[in-house]
Amino acid sequence: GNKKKLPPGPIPLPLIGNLHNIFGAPPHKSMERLANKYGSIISLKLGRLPTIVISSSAVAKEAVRKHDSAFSSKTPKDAVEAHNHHKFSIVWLPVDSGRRKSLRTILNSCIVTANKLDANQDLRSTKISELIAYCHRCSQTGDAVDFGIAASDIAINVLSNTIFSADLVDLCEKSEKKFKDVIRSITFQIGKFNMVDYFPVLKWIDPQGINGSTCAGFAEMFRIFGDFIDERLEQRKKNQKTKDVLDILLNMSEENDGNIDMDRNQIEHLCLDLFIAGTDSSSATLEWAMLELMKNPHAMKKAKAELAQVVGKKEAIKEADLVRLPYLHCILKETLRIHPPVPLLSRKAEQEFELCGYFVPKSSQVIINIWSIGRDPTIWKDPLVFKPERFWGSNVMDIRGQDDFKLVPFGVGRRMCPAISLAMRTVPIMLGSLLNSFDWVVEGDDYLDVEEKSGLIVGKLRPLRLVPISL
Ligand code: HEM
Repeated sequence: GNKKKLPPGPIPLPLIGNLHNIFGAPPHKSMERLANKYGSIISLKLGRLPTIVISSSAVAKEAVRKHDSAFSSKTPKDAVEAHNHHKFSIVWLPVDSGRRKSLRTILNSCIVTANKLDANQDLRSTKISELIAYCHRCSQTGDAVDFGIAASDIAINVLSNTIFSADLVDLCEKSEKKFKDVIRSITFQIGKFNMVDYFPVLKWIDPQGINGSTCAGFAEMFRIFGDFIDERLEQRKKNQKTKDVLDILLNMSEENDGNIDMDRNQIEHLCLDLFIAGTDSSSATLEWAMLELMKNPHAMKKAKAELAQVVGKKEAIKEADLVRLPYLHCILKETLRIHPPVPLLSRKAEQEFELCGYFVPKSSQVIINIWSIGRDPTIWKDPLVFKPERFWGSNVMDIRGQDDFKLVPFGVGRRMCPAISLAMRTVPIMLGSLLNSFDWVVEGDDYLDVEEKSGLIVGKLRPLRLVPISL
């Protein structure tokens, strides 16, 4: 056959290529529509950027099994080149970079191991109790809990306690903006459609202007992290030890026996990545799960019954309880199947390769549409129905894609989310705690819609507002 045959796809227009084919709807939906027409591997031209879109678990499996290293790098976005972030970032460094490999090893072996997470779980459980206390106050006044705000605030504080043993969400020392607003604007800048990523010539015309807005946000975050580092170094001189991630990283920088310089700069860039990757993804999942439970009262009832039986009504849930809450776990899987907060995995082919008989050119963007894999009717019966039971009993399906890449909300291959174990503790604990202490009702004549917000992380467009009723 013809080795250089590109996958099928709509005909590109001059200059804009196929950008017009993906505008008008969220990109994961547009791409699913195109896949329905052209197949589970298609080619597009987005501005100047040749793009291959994979939309089935079978093609994704072949790509990862045979060519993972060939397409596990990323095309840096202009926004993340601010402060040279792409040169220190686990998310953006190329897959063969030694620095990236060390950062992955550090996360896997020192930060998200069961031991470390057990050791610092108290830092998180205090935050959960505060969330519950807040909901009790709302229950007394009859006010709704706004999940758009509450979920993201708690996600930030849970993570900032895991990393710094401190609440960062409302921090605004020496600045007008709160920490949460800074993260929000950075995430927005990185996630939004940016012409320069598709027409690199623009960068040449205006080299300064484009990533200016992320620059300011990054600087603000680095200043905050830097202050924590200074303060911690002082405490360490007095021999005060903590159990958080910052201490682990500072130990590394003192021992200096790794093959990476865990210096101040590297710590700051790593923390930035953890906050960008770890807050909205967790809060969006919590909000989607709550929404689906409100729409599916039988699942809500079953989840509450399981909690009442295993931990006892109104009792606080400990992370160790999670293994005994299989239905809660099924709810998380089902939520991540229908509403993956990261619907598109976007990679870059470092070399050309052949996939399912088609040619994938060097430097093209390779996208795996995990949103459409989760809704693929050839894999899932009634794909649009929320049915946690599909994962019950012998049907347990691995959330890391081990089952033929059918369920891949945390990504695939070498760039798979390194914090699955942390996310799969914090999100179910938050959700379970909210269910175990309250009944929830929709506020007023509000309704439960599934409209999505577009951006780096796909959460609910209109915040879910629910009134808690203390049990
Ligand atoms: C429910 C919550 C979460 C979901 C659904 C999720 C999903 C993902 C996905 C799909 C990727 C792969 C992106 C790609 O291949 O292009 C990823 C990467 C990543 N995630 Fe998560 N994530 C979650 C929570 C977290 C948390 C809590 C953290 C950190 C504290 C985190 C840190 C990261 C990092 C650092 C990467 C980049 C890995 C690399 O490029 O090697 N994530 N995540």
